[in-house]
Amino acid sequence: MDFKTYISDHVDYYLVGPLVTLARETGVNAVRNGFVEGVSHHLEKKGRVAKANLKDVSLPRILKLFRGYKSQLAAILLLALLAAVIGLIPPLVMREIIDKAIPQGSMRLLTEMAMLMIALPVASGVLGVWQNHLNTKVTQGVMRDLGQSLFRNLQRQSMSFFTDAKSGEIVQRLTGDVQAVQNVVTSLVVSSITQIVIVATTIGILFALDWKLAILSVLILPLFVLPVRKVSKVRKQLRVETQKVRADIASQLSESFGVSGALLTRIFGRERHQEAEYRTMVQKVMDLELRLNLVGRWFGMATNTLGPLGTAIIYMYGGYSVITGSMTLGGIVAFAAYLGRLYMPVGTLLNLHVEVATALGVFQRIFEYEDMVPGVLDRPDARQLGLVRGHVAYKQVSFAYTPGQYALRGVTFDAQPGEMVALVGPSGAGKSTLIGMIARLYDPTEGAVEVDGVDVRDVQLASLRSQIAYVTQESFLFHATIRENLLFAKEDASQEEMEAACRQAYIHDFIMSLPEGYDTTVGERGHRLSGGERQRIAIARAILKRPRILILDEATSHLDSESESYVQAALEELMQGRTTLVIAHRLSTVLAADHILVIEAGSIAERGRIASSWRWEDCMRGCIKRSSRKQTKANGCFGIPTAYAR
Ligand SMILES: Nc1ncnc2c1ncn2[C@@H]1O[C@H](COP(=O)(O)OP(=O)(O)OP(=O)(O)O)[C@@H](O)[C@H]1O
Repeated sequence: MDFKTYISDHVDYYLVGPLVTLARETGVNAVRNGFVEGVSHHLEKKGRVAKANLKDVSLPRILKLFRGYKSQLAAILLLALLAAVIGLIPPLVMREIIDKAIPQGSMRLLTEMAMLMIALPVASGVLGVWQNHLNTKVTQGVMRDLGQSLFRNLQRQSMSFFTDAKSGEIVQRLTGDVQAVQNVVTSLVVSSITQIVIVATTIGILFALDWKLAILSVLILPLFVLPVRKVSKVRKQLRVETQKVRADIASQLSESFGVSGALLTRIFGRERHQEAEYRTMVQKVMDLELRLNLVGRWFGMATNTLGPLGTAIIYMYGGYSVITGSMTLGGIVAFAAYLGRLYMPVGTLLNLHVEVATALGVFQRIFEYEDMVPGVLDRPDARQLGLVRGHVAYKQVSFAYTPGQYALRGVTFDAQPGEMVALVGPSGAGKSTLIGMIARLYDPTEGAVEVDGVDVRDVQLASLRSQIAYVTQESFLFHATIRENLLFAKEDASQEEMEAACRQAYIHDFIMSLPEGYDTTVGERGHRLSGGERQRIAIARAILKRPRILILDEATSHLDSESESYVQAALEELMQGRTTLVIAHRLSTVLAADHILVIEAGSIAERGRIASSWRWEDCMRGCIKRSSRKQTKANGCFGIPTAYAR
């Protein structure tokens, strides 16, 4: 699997696009060793973004990326020094030939100098290869570290970040942006070290040859610097804009060509519209890149013309010195040859400065992700949660996505180990928010959620989540084989364990009927399977995890009755002996629950259980009707809002 595919698989599916269908089929695995079996579509609404603590993108911060590569950098410096010293010799050789070998008619000296002229490039070539290898090693290492650090920080973000992030944007930052700074990183190492060494050694030798001429040749250098600031600023702005449009393109592509997006586009006949949108964006990138390039070229041209100016001045003054006899002909030729070694690297260094400034915008985008503060974190003193019995308690839990706007208010309930709690209530009441808290998708704003009497914020996330499974309405599967999808829950599961889980989920026989069995690839988001098959594989995956606590969001989608009964049977197997919090959409689930919580506007409006003596028809007649609340309460039952009888 290549890097981009890996990132897409691990990041893209967290993201929630604006298309509802796409969003509903989006799944999540927040932490690799974690618990999440997919993401509930309820969480796919506008969320908070973990606040980025955006620091200034300064050169020192970029240079910090090279911290772990000191020995390689020292070796590069040494090689650059050697190469620079070797590079200083040819003009001296020329001077020897012009001033000594030719006038003295010494063939021996001439041959020696000619041999030296051949040997020197060979030596610097060998050093160059070595230096290049080290450069690549450092550059690739820095890019790897940067990518890893971004990936790690993304994995630590709470769900709010992913519900708010734009599809494709994360992928673009991890791949496109990181790629975009690669050249700068390379030139920072290669060019800056090499060019600085060349400039320093050349200035040294110029002063040694003739200090007056040397002063004259460096006087022109400030002229090079003048346009740099302006050019850097313009290029930085253009670069930021380009990367933004690129991110938009990445988003549009991942949405349009995801299975759900492609389906929606076809159903609504929006192909041409999508194409036009894409065309506009790629055209914009093209225009921006052209402008970026043009500004760079003009700057390059300006610096290139300054070199000949310096050389002309030196020939004028130097020529005069030769005429007056204060300098030899070989001396002036050597001096002029050194000028090339001075002006060219200065130009390159300034170009590099412009490149770095241009890339600062991209670094800014990268560092923004690196600096994001995770919403849900392990406390420094968080302890390992041992195997739990599964006692779940919500104590006066309130939660606000945005300050002051409570999605949950004072929720208190208890589920003993092995009990099933069914949540019912109108859309937007807060059911998903509530069930997500047990696995710390969100932490309460007030109150506490406890497992076996321990506040979930006091234990290590991984140890908590490893004991919880979450089966969502729309089950997410990776574009991988069934086996790989199953092993996502338990990396070291044996074939027997896997098959046992699939048998319990009533899916083993189906898998075996496929030509490639467990090695069948399930397609993008599992779309090559039917809805019911996908759900049963997701259930098998949850069974394989052997969770103590189960979070379940019953599917509302209508499977055919046979498929439905399989899924139902699989779920019953999964719930056996596990504490289960279920957002119930089926009356049979409500009937089977140990506790029923009716959630309305973020609070528990009613709670109770259906009396075992009641039959379904009684419920239809009695409990379901809001008007009969009093009567049903008198019977130890309560009214379920009419909406949930459907
Ligand atoms: N990420 C979020 N950012 C801000 N508000 C949110 C976010 N997710 C949900 N909400 C809001 O919080 C409230 C509770 O939402 P929640 O998804 O928990 O309800 P629900 O009962 O599960 O609804 P449904 O049955 O329709 O899925 C709603 O008003 C919703 O708009």
